[in-house]
Amino acid sequence: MTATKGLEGVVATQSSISSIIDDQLTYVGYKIDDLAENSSFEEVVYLLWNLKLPTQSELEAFKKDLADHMEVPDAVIEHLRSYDLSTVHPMAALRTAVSLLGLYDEEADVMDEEANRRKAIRLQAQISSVVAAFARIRKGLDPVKPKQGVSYAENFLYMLNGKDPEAIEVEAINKALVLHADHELNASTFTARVCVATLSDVYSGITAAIGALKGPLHGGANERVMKMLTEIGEEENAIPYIKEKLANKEKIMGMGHRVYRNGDPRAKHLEKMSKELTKLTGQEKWYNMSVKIEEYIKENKGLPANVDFYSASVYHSLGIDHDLFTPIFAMSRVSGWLAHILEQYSNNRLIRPRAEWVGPNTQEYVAIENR
Ligand SMILES: CC(=O)SCCNC(=O)CCNC(=O)[C@H](O)C(C)(C)COP(=O)(O)OP(=O)(O)OC[C@H]1O[C@@H](n2cnc3c(N)ncnc32)[C@H](O)[C@@H]1OP(=O)(O)O
Ligand SMILES: O=C([O-])CC(=O)C(=O)O
Repeated sequence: MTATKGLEGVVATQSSISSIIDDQLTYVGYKIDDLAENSSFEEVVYLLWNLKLPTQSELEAFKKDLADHMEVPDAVIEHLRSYDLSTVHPMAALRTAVSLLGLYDEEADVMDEEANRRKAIRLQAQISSVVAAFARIRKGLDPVKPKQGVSYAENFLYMLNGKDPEAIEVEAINKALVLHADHELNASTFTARVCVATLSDVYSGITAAIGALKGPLHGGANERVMKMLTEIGEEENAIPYIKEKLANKEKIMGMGHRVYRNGDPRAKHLEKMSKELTKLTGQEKWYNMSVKIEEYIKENKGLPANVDFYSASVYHSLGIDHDLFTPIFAMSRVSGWLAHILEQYSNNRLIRPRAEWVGPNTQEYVAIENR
């Protein structure tokens, strides 16, 4: 038995949800470019969970179902208030709050498909309310209740800022949510599948997945991209900063990808949005700096920008706190996790690979007094 480090190239499951073939990403066979240009996030969630695009009436019913389930139990909000708000990272708060939501869901351990789909709706609906509520509570503000009759993206911004967002802001968040929704067998999705393949419940699977997404090699990279841009400060410092990082063998956040070799097809949509939004808000330097870094890394390391790279300057120009970038990723990716969880349950087998033994050969036990 020989191990493949990081399971690179290992095909661990069959799936009909999303695919990456020759650097092209599709959701259920639909090109990400078409979905990014034309779809609402709700349409994409419906697609991932039903493996077909909704009709107008199906979409309306689905949107209403989501909107009807956005309110979070008071006990969960009270719990958020009890954290040490000066130090708790919103991803840790979200991971804990999702686990807690399971305690208040009477169907948490009911394992039939219909119950799991109802839980999927509740989780998808409530996760944006939790992110927005935590963001407000830590600023000393009260959470804002969701609105009826608006999109998921608009509702999130409304709950976050307590006022109606501009159309361009809603468009940006909607597109970001569409682009982040699913991505084949990435680390957090794999985590969710491994968890529920033991026939554990949906809340456990999503809690585990949030933990995996939090890391800087995965979803946590978007926050670090903005940290890097902030440290760089001005355009002319970008290349010297990057050269120094590379000389110290440090990784450049938002660059590189395990699967894409010639580029992440999601990055160009975020790049375009970053250009537009930073111009609109008079913050072009973040975009210009990002372009310089991307070009330098491509030329010198042959590495492409990934989805996390330009999402940083997009969210920053919307005035969003940097540590909320990864929770926003989670708000979108929960749709993919839930799709994969439903798929795993529908054709389950315990996921249990093997390890290549590289420890010492069999050893003679020595009594403790003789060691
Ligand atoms: C939504 C997402 O999860 S997208 C990914 C988000 N993560 C990041 O942006 C973090 C930065 N990027 C990385 O760490 C990596 O590119 C990963 C983890 C995304 C994928 O990497 P892997 O396929 O595992 O490649 P690995 O980390 O083994 O690196 C291979 C080589 O490329 C280099 N490399 C890879 N990414 C980077 C980077 N961002 N900056 C500098 N060098 C890099 C490594 O140093 C290594 O070089 P070496 O062979 O000389 O030691
Ligand atoms: O697929 C991966 O390894 C990481 C990624 O881009 C994602 O999860 O969106």
